Amino acid sequence: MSERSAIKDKRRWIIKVGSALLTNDGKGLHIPAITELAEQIAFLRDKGIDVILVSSGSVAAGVTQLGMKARPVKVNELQAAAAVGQASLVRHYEDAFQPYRINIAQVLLTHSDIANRERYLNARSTLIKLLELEVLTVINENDTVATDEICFGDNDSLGALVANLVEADLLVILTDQNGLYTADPRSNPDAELLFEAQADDESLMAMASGGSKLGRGGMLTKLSAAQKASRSGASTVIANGREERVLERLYAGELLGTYLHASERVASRKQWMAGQMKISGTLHLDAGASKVLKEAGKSLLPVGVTSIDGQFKRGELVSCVDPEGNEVGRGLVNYHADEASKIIGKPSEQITEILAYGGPDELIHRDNLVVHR
Ligand SMILES: Nc1ncnc2c1ncn2[C@@H]1O[C@H](COP(=O)(O)OP(=O)(O)O)[C@@H](O)[C@H]1O
Ligand SMILES: N[C@@H](CCC(=O)OP(=O)(O)O)C(=O)O
Repeated sequence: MSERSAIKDKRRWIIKVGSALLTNDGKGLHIPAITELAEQIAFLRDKGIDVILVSSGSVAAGVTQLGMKARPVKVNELQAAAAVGQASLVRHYEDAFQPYRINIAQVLLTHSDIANRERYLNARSTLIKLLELEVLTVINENDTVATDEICFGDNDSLGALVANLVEADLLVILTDQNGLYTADPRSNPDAELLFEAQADDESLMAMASGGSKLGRGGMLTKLSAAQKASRSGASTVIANGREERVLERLYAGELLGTYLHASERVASRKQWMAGQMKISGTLHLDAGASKVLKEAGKSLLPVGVTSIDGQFKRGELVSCVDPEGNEVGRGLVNYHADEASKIIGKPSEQITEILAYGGPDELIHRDNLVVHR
């Protein structure tokens, strides 16, 4: 099927694995699931695919390690279990990836980290650098400081946020069901598996309900994650992580799981980003910088900026105007206004000396810049 064969061309995958898959019926982490995941991710990386893993399982691991009889109800007990379990979760990932000589990074994020523009840029630039360094990043919610996911059992939306953040092409949500059924297959044995749909098809929501005892988001959170991922152009596959070699077979175009297409009408991440935020300042460009931005799609270097207006912070959206005052584009600025005012007109090699720290060469990186054509 053509849509499935197109999966091969998706170069950046976010793979989200849920508690339901990573635990052995509540008896701690299911190590073979982690080992198999490592083998399949190593396969995808060999094919040149960038992979970031969003993994749940910390609470489930911690509950067993602490000898608790069941998943606690009190939020601070859940948080404590997550803190204990996260350490062993990552240790198991390290062990599982060691035979492939793949280094692991642990990144704990919250939704508000990504809503804050400065943290958004910091998180994005760290994750992109980790990809460049060929490290496998394992992300989980930072359950100590945020309780959204832990209470609701929803790391699915974290997967979608990461897909937006690094402009992934595909979000793969691995769970304990074969995909989205017309009704919850646990209580409806006649429910049928849906092979594909549009991510923004609201009628799907009526089919989905909450999930298991260990994770708890169920299909509802997976569908809303697919909608969020679709906003920055990523399609989503919901598939059964217990299916043998599921990732390799998805890569080969096999008809597995539910494929939720990103809507074509949806803006790319850049347009989405530019449309989302208010403008916090203006950078006045010289003629040369205006030209390379428009014609060569380059990043904006400080040397091409003659003056700035506004008290913007790092990560905020600023407007770039040419010497005639016409807007050339908009982008997320890498420096606070105070710092920017010191480095404009200067070659990037001087930034470290002027600011006494080594920031990016660009005032706005081209990945974070939307130019009007
Ligand atoms: N329409 C549906 N199709 C498939 N599964 C569904 C549906 N509605 C609810 N579910 C439930 O969602 C569960 C998976 O969600 P969850 O337990 O949160 O998993 P995870 O920990 O992988 O995020 C399934 O085990 C199933 O009981
Ligand atoms: N962050 C916590 C809770 C997240 C959670 O349960 O999500 P999920 O199982 O993916 O629906 C954990 O790792 O256990």
